[in-house]
Amino acid sequence: MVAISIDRLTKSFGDVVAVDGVSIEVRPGEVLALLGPTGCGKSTLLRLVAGLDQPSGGQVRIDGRPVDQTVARERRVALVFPEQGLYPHLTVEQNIAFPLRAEADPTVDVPARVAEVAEQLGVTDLLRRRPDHLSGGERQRVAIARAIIRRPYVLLLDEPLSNLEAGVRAELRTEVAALARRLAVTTLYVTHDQVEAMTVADRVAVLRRGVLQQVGPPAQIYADPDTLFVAAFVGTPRASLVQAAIVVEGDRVVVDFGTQTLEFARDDPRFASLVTRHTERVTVALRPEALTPVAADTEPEGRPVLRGRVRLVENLGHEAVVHVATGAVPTSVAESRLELPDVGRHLADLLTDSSSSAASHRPDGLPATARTEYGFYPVYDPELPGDPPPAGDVVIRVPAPVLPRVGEALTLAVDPDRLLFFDRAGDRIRLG
Ligand SMILES: Nc1ncnc2c1ncn2[C@@H]1O[C@H](COP(=O)(O)OP(=O)(O)OP(=O)(O)O)[C@@H](O)[C@H]1O
Repeated sequence: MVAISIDRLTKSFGDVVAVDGVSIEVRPGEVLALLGPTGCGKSTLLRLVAGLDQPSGGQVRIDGRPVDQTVARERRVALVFPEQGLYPHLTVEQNIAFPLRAEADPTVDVPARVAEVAEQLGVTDLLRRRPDHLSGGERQRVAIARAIIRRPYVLLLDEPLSNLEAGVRAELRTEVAALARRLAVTTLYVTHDQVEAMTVADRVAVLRRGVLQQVGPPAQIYADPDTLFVAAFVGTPRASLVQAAIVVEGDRVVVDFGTQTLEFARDDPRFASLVTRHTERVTVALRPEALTPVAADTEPEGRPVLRGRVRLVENLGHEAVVHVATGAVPTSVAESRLELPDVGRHLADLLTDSSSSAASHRPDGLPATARTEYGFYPVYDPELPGDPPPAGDVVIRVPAPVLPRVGEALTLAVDPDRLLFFDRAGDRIRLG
């Protein structure tokens, strides 16, 4: 069963392709988050489903029926924006009732329905107030109540919590998710906030420049990203992205970071997909849980190590986020650059620089990226705009109370099964 079928949907505005051949199927009652940076086409996609815009190509089907010829009002969808146009001169009760009154269906008991949705949204005590006497969170509850009063088949939420202060947002996002499930209403939830997407949704669809990158349950999007963009965009703290070359030598596969290497047995079936990539340039995404501090002189069984020095300790109370300079060179996407819609360069160029002489471009002040015996000079391209990336930091989490100090040497055991490799186009190289 499919509630919303989005089939090769495209929308162009002049030269801008806001939505580029996106196909997604949303199941009945499912909450699907559309996640991506600003300008990636989330709102446009939502507007196409709502019928507020016409697609340049492709089709939307709601409950099995194509809706190309169906105007927004008749699509049984309700749309909630962050800037809620609640009518200031009407009470909460009148605002919530408004869509029903406008419909004037004599079979509907309007007061009973208002009481029901007010109860569901926890705004029963506010019914006599006017919108300017409500907090931002209360206004948003009223807006959602108004949206669901017509019992829509599909609920479309466009950054519904973006104007709210962090505490209220956290509270409301769990409520909204619980409500959508209780009502069993199929919901598309647009957000640029990955934490919001991961906590609210049954599945998350990640968009980049109008192109769908991946759709899957939050845990899968996090642990098994299809693209470097997804790996970089999802996760707090973000994954550390570092350049490496793959070298196959004798009975070993070497992941060469320039100053350090990780080595694996060539005949280990997990690394078969690396064996075929001798001399290839890759990006390795290291999530904090792939790295565990160990005593300096240990060689943990089956786990190679990276060594580094603590550069920064962000103490969060229960744990610290620790930045460790390893001398590796970050993939030259500051992640923020990946998020911009109009970088104007192919992702592959942003990820690694292919010219072997480019090491001479290395500006002063960046880590010495000593040549290893495998001859890999990681490259930082100073021509790219933006701040230089932090010097080869990898980020780990350390539980309180014993925290490392800035300048301290750390040895990090690497969990091979949690390493994420990406080719020059930003596509995942899956290990066996
Ligand atoms: N009516 C329009 N005319 C021209 N270009 C548009 C129009 N609407 C959107 N765009 C462009 O389409 C692209 C996608 O915009 P969209 O609003 O869908 O992105 P978004 O992911 O929702 O971003 P945000 O989170 O900032 O709202 C952007 O480059 C935007 O400038």
